[in-house]
Amino acid sequence: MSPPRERLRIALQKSGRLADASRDLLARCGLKFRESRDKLFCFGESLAVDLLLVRDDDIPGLIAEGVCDLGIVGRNVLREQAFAIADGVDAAPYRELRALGFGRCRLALALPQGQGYAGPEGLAGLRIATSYPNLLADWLRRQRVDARVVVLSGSVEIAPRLGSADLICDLVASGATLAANQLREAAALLECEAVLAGPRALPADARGDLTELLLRRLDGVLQVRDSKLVLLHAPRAALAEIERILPQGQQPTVMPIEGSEDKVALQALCYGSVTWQHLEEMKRAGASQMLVMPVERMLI
Ligand SMILES: Nc1ncnc2c1ncn2[C@@H]1O[C@H](COP(=O)(O)OP(=O)(O)OP(=O)(O)O)[C@@H](O)[C@H]1O
Ligand SMILES: O=P(O)(O)OC[C@H]1O[C@H](OP(=O)(O)OP(=O)(O)O)[C@H](O)[C@@H]1O
Ligand SMILES: [Mg+2]
Repeated sequence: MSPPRERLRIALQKSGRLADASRDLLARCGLKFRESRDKLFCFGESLAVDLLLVRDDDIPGLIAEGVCDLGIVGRNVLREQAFAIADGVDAAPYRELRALGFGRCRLALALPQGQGYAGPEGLAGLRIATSYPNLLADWLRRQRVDARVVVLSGSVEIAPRLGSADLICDLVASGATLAANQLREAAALLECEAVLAGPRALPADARGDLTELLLRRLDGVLQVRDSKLVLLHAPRAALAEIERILPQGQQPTVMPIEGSEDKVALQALCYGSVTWQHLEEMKRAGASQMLVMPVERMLI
């Protein structure tokens, strides 16, 4: 175990698919860092929260060892490593604290195009190439299927063509890599995205308080990330129709406009996008001075 610390330490991917979005998310939570010259350790200037920039594969272990308190990593990596560190995800010394909504992909079985898939039972005796041997073995165990797991650290999609495996189990997002290798998806084993991982129990010291503060800010950012704030003026009589047109969201706030008997101002937080079509429909219903604004954070 690492020596006691007062400052919270978060492990992030140094470079790769999650790196920029992870930094961006922490910036939105108000965290500012002084970049060190080697850029592997970043000192937190706004709060007592520092960053460690590492390979994503190392993040679960760093949390398990207590070297870092939190980490942002793909669910696939977090769960795969849980089998190396402990006896699977339920026994791991860490847990998923929040799903972060970026780095979405899935761990899936794929087989050569033209080959049929008759369900898990049909996999018995076949060779499956993967970089996720623990997750695959766990899935096969739960399906009660005896297949051979061939471990590859990358370029898994090439294995069937080389004859070293019959099918593969790898990450799929758009499906372009599968298509380029004449493979087709057969079954999804795990839906993945970046997650904030942390210890099962928060430390009973300043780091625990900082984690709670960060989680509250994170919730405030995640909750409204895809939301829009709509402001408009409308005749009171048109309000019901306008509220029907507005995309789903929170109950709008209606305010009087000084000097106007009939017209009111409406403020509405809408989840998801507010399109031109929405605006045009509301205009036809009587709305004017419509503004659609991005929402940065929310504290209720
Ligand atoms: N095609 C994809 N689209 C979206 N997300 C993906 C895709 N492929 C992987 N991911 C997610 O992003 C995570 C990081 O992917 P990346 O390719 O950067 O990892 P890596 O090459 O292992 O990086 P590192 O150098 O840190 O070890 C994956 O573990 C997965 O959760
Ligand atoms: O379904 P797609 O959108 O094609 O994405 C899937 C591919 O993305 C990842 O590889 P990456 O591009 O990161 O290459 P790497 O595994 O060699 O690092 C993953 O390992 C797949 O090969
Ligand atoms: Mg990696």
